[in-house]
Amino acid sequence: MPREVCDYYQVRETIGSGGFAQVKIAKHRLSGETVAIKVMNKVALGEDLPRVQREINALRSLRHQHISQMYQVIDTPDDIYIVMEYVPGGEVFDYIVTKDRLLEDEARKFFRQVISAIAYVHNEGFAHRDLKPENLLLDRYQNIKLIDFGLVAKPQSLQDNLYTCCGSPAYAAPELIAGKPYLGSKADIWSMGILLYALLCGYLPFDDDNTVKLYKQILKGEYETPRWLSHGSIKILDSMLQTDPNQRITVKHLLSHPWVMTNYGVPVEWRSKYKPGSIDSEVIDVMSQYYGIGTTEMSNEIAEWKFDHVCATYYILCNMKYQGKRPRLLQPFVRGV
Ligand SMILES: CN(C)C[C@H]1CC[C@H](N2C(=O)NCc3cnc4ccc(-c5cc(Cl)c(O)c(Cl)c5)cc4c32)CC1
Repeated sequence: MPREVCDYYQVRETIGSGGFAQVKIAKHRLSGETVAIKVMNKVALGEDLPRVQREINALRSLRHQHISQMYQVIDTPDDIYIVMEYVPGGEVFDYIVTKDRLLEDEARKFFRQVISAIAYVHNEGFAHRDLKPENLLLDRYQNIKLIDFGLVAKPQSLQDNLYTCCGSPAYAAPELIAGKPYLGSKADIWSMGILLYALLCGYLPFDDDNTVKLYKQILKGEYETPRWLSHGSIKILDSMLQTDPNQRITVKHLLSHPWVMTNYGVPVEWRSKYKPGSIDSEVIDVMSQYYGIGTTEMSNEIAEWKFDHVCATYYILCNMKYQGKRPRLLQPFVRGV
């Protein structure tokens, strides 16, 4: 591990791997807080390097209560490290498996948070394009955190069909399977339909070990609706699992869909709870005392959002507050050492 990483983080074991990346758990030395670090080797990345730049550029502009926050980017000659918010509650995938399937109300609670995250991502000009239960984690309050923007794209632009080389076929929209140019935002809605089906049924609507048979099922778009599905559940699933992307519901219409509103009475709140450019003054106080500079100077430093270690420290202290902890830093900062 290079000094740029070891100076700030005590890196521990690998907790997961996604394609060309490893994700390690680590401890932020200044605060003692746990973080996740995605490690990618530049040689191993090869021509996939632009995808990492797309993920980093997307994560730079995304700050939302249902997205795992990027804290810091460390670019060394051999590797790229993305330091992120650690999400302790495991994958929604595992949660569904332990409960077999979710009752409609619990599925609705999670799905409203997924709609919130995706409406925000689309509004910021991106499409996630790899939505699946494995990429939805639960925090300590059982709230959803979306992760893995490794396939992120600009949804307005028609995508050439790189998708078939990666991503998960069972969640891939028919237009992707057919190799047609497609809009990422519409592909996300299809994946959300697959996801809601998995939450409500405990298994996938289109599934076959034989990829060719799986593709045929997806292109046909016919799936079974088990007897426990309510009429409302069947209707919202149908609105997302439309094989024609132009017939598919948009995320804006999902915000106040009757099924989504049931027992809540209000549309999904999709805007980020973090006002753009807002800076937490309590955290600034802690940091300005620690670094021995004025709060204005500290705020100006943070407002540059450089995703360097100072920025990471700010985000980590904010996350401590979210967890109900008092934001504080451990070791005294000895100038010049
Ligand atoms: C393709 N998927 C299946 C790969 C696995 C990789 C490890 C993940 N993970 C754990 O295994 N245990 C716990 C855990 C805790 N906090 C995490 C925070 C962020 C990320 C994260 C964020 C972004 Cl933005 C990203 O691009 C990637 Cl790859 C990961 C992963 C976390 C995590 C789960 C998904």
